[in-house]
Amino acid sequence: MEANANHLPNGEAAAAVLDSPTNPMVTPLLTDLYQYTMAYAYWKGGKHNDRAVFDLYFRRNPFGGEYTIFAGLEECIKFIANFKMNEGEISFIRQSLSGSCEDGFFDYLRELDCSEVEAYAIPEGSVVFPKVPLMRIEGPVAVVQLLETPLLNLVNFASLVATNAARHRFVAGKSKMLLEFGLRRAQGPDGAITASKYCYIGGFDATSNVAAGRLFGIPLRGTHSHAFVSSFMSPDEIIEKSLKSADGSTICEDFVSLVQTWLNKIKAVQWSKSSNGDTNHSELTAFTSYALAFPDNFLALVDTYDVMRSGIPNFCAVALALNDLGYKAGGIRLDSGDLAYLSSEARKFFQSIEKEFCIPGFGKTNITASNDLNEETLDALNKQGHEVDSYGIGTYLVTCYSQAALGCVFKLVEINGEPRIKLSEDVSKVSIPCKKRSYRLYGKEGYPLVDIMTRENEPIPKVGERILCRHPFNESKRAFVVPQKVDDLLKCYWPGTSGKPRVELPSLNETRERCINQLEQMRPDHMRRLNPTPYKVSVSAKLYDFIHFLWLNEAPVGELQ
Ligand SMILES: Nc1ncnc2c1ncn2[C@@H]1O[C@H](COP(=O)(O)OP(=O)(O)OP(=O)(O)O)[C@@H](O)[C@H]1O
Ligand SMILES: O=P(O)(O)OC[C@H]1O[C@H](OP(=O)(O)OP(=O)(O)O)[C@H](O)[C@@H]1O
Ligand SMILES: O=C(O)c1cccnc1
Ligand SMILES: [Mg+2]
Repeated sequence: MEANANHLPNGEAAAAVLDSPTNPMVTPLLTDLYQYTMAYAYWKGGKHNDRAVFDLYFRRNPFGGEYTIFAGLEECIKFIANFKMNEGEISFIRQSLSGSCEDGFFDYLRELDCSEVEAYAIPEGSVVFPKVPLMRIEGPVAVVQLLETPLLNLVNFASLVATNAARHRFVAGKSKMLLEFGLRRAQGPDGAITASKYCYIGGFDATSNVAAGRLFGIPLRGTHSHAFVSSFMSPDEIIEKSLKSADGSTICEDFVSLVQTWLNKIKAVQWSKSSNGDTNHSELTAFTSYALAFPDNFLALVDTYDVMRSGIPNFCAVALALNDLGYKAGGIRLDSGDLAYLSSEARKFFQSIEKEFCIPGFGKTNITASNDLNEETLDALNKQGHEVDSYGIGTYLVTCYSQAALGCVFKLVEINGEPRIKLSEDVSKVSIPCKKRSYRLYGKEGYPLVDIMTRENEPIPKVGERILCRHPFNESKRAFVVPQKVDDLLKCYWPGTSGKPRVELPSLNETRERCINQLEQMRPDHMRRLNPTPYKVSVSAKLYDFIHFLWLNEAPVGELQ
């Protein structure tokens, strides 16, 4: 049982206490037409209330890795909780289906909700593996079938982008600040909002997306753009030049002159070897203006004209003037060029300023880097050595550039208590039948060793007791495990009328912490980027035998002629 799992008494419909999904487009119509045609055929044949069990799972980890982060559950449960068709939606379905469909079906849709549905899931933010059900949905076959497409839609991209974020975090390292900057490049508004939410779960620290900040309480961060710098032409543009000191005790009447004085001092001691000593004046004006607007969080994008000959000395002049008034500058952003080289040069410059003018801490001024960053560029920067403290990452992160989709599927595993299997020429596509339970078994060193699926009524694996774990399809692959800890993976998030207690949905920050903690618990060889070791996913001996019995039973025997 989860340490902080908060169980709610069931009985009263939980719909009342759960908000709708974030995106108002997530309605019962956000499904494929064939779900409604099947629902009609089930209804027409009197089969719509047959009790079905479906598993939602994926077959391969994304991005060439050996792990995935499960995300999207909260939205799925909110969707289930609020599933109800209105008259407009019913009449649209009536128009969209064949004219021969009987009226009774639309009366049935009018009454339809998920009160008879039960939803079990691995907690959101967990590290998960192929074939193990992320969700198990039970209920009347017609309604559960209608849920297939929206649930897959809500889980697939959420899990993919959360995994992408976790992978970027892994390469960047724990100590770096990771900012999600993808809104402008994301696949439409939902792609952007979804990416902001799940990148945060996957380990990013903040987003530039204001709407996501408001919707989810994700910390907002940002710097400024090149347009801000190039919009300034001359120092005369600054009319209001006065600035109050941080403690409010004094007023500097001409902050612009104070900046210029510092620039002259910097010029005198710092450089002249590779330039004539002149920095760009309009850039200096832009920085000064920004500092007058945000003296306690002065940030400067330093690559509009020339990073080392202009941006950095201009930034330092403004930062030192602010320092005179008791303010600490926020830092710089580099958005082009060789980020390893430029960050190292910038750091040296800051350190020399610290030494020269005795400004403690100035050498540690924050350096943010952006510009088409991805796992590979972060890795390259690490190998070269760099001085970047924060990364702003957009396009590659939120579009999941290196893999477009996760490929979760939703497969029937039991109907009216009868296990079902889906066969395929491709063994990796054969479904694992039966209503199942899944457990994560931990070894002596505290790492997860293997996930095991059992039939619903099998005894729960016990700590210290040897259990045989079998590869679901490969007879020769098996191992005994003596678990030191056992996690029962599927929790009840929507009990329907079963009377089971319901696990409350955690806050976004709790889900993020779960994700970060679980990633830290993994054995390092599963996590490495190059040739990671696959994590073992297995079935019990009983389930193994049953899969193969059912397989033989369902597969027709060919005849050679
Ligand atoms: N030290 C580095 N090692 C590896 N890749 C780097 C390094 N520094 C920057 N990069 C990456 O190299 C690419 C450079 O981008 P690009 O060739 O478009 O030039 P740019 O610096 O953006 O120039 P501009 O924006 O002025 O046209 C970016 O994807 C950036 O993340
Ligand atoms: O590079 P990404 O990872 O997508 O991160 C977001 C980018 O968005 C901004 O660029 P902008 O819209 O100004 O365009 P540009 O950098 O391509 O000129 C910013 O300066 C980053 O470079
Ligand atoms: O705040 C920033 O620096 C930012 C935000 C979005 C995209 N690029 C940069
Ligand atoms: Mg850019």
